[in-house]
Amino acid sequence: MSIATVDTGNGPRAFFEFGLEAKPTPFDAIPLIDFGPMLSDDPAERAKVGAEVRKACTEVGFFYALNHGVPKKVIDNTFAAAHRFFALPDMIKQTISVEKSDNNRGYTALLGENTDPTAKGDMHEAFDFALEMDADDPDLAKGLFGYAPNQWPDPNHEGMNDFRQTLLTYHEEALTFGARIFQAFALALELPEDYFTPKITKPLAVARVLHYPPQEGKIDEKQIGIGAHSDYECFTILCTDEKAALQVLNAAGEWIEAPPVEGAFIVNVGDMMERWTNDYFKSTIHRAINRSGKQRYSIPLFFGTNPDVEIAVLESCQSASNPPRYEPIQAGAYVEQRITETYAHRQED
Ligand SMILES: O=C(O)CCC(=O)C(=O)O
Ligand SMILES: [Fe+2]
Repeated sequence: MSIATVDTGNGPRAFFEFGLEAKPTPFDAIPLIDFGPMLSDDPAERAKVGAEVRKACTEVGFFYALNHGVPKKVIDNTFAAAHRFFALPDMIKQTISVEKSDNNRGYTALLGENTDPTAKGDMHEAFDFALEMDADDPDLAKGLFGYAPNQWPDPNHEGMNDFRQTLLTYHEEALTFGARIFQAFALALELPEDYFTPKITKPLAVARVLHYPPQEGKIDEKQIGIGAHSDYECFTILCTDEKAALQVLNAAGEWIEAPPVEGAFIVNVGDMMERWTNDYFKSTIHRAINRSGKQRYSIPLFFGTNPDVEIAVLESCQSASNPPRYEPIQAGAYVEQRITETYAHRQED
């Protein structure tokens, strides 16, 4: 056993290096939160969700979310579209490579990304997209990181005619749930319930469909599905298929399994929210290894604020004895800095 560290945007974090094994932990290690009551007219019902979210975000940094409101049909369609996209020949996928995008939109090939900078590349391929913006959208001209055109596969390729619409429908539905998470965060942080609403009118919201080929036999620990990392934005809404692969680093420095739960999304706090809350909310390190023997697909959506929002430690998270630990920074600039650390092609320019 040795002690290793992973760098997050807010500093290094240590863990015990035991190889790729993780503890099969009882489910309650990652709490399950029912978001149904967020739709209640009764403020007390909503406050209960806020309290559960506070406990989960301050103690674990991860929770399962039930009754998120995204229809199963929308999710199924999105996975089906992802299967078709990744089945296209590499040459076709490469025509929309992320390397052609200043904002990381489009296709990333296997090993094209290295989420853990001490590793040798991630065993996944990905397609990234975010809010669809028309070419004449005035916000595009502002040049803010996060506002960019998407790159879509040619609809004439086999199975691609409804790809764009299917993914955008998922995005819209998941964003609606994301706004509800921000509302629960406001309750959890004793802020006015609509505190975040004006800050997320046109948010950073990259979604990606991921394909992890199975890894069998002796696995190189430095080349797994996605290397140990924390996410960059305020929170991530992760929808996975039924194959287990995700592992989460607990406060004791041990990896624990986070298997899929039927009907639930997995939500985790990102570095920007950790920073905003002066480390009150925890952005927890995680990684994924697909040892299911089958192809695995997942869909994370990284939800931030509008790119021009200033992330300065929230009033409710500081005091004379707990002064701000971080300088204010614009949300878009923060994410840009983190993404550049992850993609080799971005470092060359
Ligand atoms: O696919 C997964 O289970 C995790 C994905 C993830 O952590 C990420 O994309 O940041
Ligand atoms: Fe992640």
